[in-house]
Amino acid sequence: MQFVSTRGQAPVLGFSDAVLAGLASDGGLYVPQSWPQISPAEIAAFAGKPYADVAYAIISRFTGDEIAPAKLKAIIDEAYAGFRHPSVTPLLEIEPNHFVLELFHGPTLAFKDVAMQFLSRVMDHILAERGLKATIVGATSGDTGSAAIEAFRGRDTTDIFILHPQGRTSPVQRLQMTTVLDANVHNIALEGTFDDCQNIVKAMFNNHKFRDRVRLSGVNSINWGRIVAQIVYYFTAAASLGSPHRKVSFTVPTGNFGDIFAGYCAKAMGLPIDRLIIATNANDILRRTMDTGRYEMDGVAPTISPSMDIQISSNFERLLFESAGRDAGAVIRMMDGLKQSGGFALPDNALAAIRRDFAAGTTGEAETRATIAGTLKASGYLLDPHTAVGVHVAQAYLGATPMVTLATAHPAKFPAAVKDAAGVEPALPAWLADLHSREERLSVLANDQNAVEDFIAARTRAA
Ligand SMILES: Cc1ncc(COP(=O)(O)O)c(C=O)c1O
Ligand SMILES: N[C@@H](CCOP(=O)(O)O)C(=O)O
Repeated sequence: MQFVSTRGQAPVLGFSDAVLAGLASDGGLYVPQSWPQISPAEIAAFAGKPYADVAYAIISRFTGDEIAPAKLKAIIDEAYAGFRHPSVTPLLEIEPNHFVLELFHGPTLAFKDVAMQFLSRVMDHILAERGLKATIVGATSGDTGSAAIEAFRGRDTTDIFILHPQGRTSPVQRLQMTTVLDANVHNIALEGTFDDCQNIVKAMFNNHKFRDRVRLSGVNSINWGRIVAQIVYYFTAAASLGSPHRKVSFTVPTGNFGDIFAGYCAKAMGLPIDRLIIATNANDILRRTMDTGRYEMDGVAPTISPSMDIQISSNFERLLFESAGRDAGAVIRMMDGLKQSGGFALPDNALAAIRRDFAAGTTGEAETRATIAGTLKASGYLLDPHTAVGVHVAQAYLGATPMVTLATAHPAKFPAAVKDAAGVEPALPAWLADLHSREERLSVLANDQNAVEDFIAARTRAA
């Protein structure tokens, strides 16, 4: 299996090189050259299978012969052995024909663990085989950072540098990152927004001299190694609800578009998904794009679902590439428009294709609170604010087709917002119970690429 860049000017790479590259050298994102197909019989057989077995069936389609089957199997088994639910990502009905897919049973209580537990092990394997060390960078609005730090802590092959927007994560999210004191972990609190963090990460990738000097690699969903692991739970959920004989729809609380793009990949691989519904919070650039056909930045406001406070939605570029008929030139023009004037118009063919597969809705702050309170009252189920954004949007689309809303975080990551909404303060699990009394370590840096590069260059072991 080979991977091509959405901007068409970077080398075509195999799985291992695409994973180590993170972002393509032309600034684009890697996607598979073609979509492997999973047959209806195979999808039907996924029902009731252990999660790790389904993960192997999906992920091995992308690794080809680059990772020996027994090694890949061992990596996947180990990645999911630590999840605290036997199904790894259980499905629960919260109202007739509306299910939540709980993706938060990993070590840091968010869906990012599902991919990060795999990615850290696969990267470690590739680097160790090549006798290399790498510098991992990531931008986080809270959850990617904690999941990545947990997954990469203590590894000899990597140093990890995570940029979070100072003061814009929940306290639990921050502490999950800053109280990890392993020597290879470095937390940077950036004086800026998540988009500023992500811009600096991408700019460092585009500074080829720096990129090569520190052997830069990424853990955001710009890295194909993240997306591939997120495709799996669409298959397990749909199979357990009767796919391929029954279509299923998914609603996904969306920010950087990685999670919902994984659903698009599952559909491209043969999973009969009816609709993919983009759920946004008040930072609703994606919903507006679906309505108007123009992607137009207009600032980010802090919300009670902070992990989705994003306006430059990285993986939307992958969808633009697919929906514009894999026209890399069209993607370059759109991305230039975004850089130069903060917006761009989607070509008609791309917009029509996107509207065929996707719908979108927005949940405002008051509606998010009301959904947390209302769901608790009606079904006894406590939602986190991000999942609540999804549940509220999904409710407008309920019908005969089963609807699955992705539950992307545990409510205990956002105790203040949940208590304010529903009067209940969710407790952290035992292994995080003393989180608030642990020692913190972080460095505050200006929103300045040079300052971040100097910080990294002085600390990485990969240079
Ligand atoms: C809890 C939570 N929900 C939803 C999202 C949005 O996911 P994505 O960025 O893949 O669209 C994020 C982070 O991105 C998150 O941390
Ligand atoms: N919400 C995310 C933002 C980064 O998303 P990613 O999926 O591209 O890593 C976070 O929690 O940091």
